[in-house]
Amino acid sequence: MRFETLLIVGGGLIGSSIARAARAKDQCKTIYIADTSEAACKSITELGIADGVADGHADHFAAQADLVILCTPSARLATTAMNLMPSLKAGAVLTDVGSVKGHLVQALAGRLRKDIHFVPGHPIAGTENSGPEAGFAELFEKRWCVLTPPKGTNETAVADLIAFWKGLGSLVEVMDPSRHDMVMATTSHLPHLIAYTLVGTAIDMETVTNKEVVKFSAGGFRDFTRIAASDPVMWRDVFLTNKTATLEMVDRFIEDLTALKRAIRWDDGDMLLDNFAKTRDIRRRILDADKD
Ligand SMILES: NC(=O)C1=CN([C@@H]2O[C@H](COP(=O)(O)OP(=O)(O)OC[C@H]3O[C@@H](n4cnc5c(N)ncnc54)[C@H](O)[C@@H]3O)[C@@H](O)[C@H]2O)C=CC1
Ligand SMILES: O=C(O)C(=O)Cc1ccc(O)cc1
Repeated sequence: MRFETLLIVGGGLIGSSIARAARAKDQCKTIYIADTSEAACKSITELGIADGVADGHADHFAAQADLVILCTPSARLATTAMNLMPSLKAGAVLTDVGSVKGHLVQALAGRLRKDIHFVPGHPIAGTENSGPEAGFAELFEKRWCVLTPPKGTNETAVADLIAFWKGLGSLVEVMDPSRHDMVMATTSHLPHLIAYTLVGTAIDMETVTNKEVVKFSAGGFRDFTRIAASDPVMWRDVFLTNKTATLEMVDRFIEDLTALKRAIRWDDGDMLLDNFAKTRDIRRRILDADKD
């Protein structure tokens, strides 16, 4: 066991899932959760997933924790880290689960205590649901978790955190924050933006009433509505903090969409076939990787 005492700040979907998984997989002895929402604290207490729950000040828990995981909405991560900084135990590992890394690393650069090991992280695992009740212990099973430690970070701290995530069932990769943000812009942020747009367009269609959109949503549209049901505040923050990479991906997407539009207009069936065959192949590769 690398960390005896764990403090999770923000006990929603991700925080509560970490608590459940850490308990189920015996990854630490004591689990504390701090959450500023009274309702979330009540729910966490009722679920019995922590040894101690704090609404508001978590300084007494922070002073005992060997590992602190920030699981708040991403816009609050930097402030939460700075507020906890004076209370943290010397030698503690501080990490987070935010969906965007470059923004946080920049916001905290040069502001952290030298005796705290900051190792930013991002489990690429989640759902469209939020809150403590939405969490589950198996969420990280066979899912990637990306760590983006700044150059010169204590190697033992990084190795301990890797072991912790592997202990929860994750696969772990270490990456540069800007590379992480570009990869996520492609595989997660752009797809969410497209889903929000697509569902929004369908709702706005004057000729199709809302009722019909719901009634005939058997196929592809239904899959998009799941993604478009994701937390609006969280996704607003993702796009505003990963602006550069997202805008680059949106530009590329518009170009590719325009190319497909052109192929449809000019009856270029070969071009369409070529594209669709390639994407089908990606799906097969993803499913094959899941089997490994
Ligand atoms: N939802 C998802 O699928 C994934 C989310 N993430 C990241 O995880 C983080 C949390 O997301 P979720 O768990 O989905 O959100 P959530 O809304 O389910 O939980 C966030 C919790 O943080 C609490 N909170 C807000 N401000 C706080 C503060 N200052 N101090 C303490 N608690 C505070 C809220 O009351 C709430 O209970 C975000 O940064 C997000 O980018 C990462 C991977 C997947
Ligand atoms: O529910 C989905 O489809 C997701 O993509 C979940 C998710 C949301 C945000 C992340 O940073 C990582 C994973």
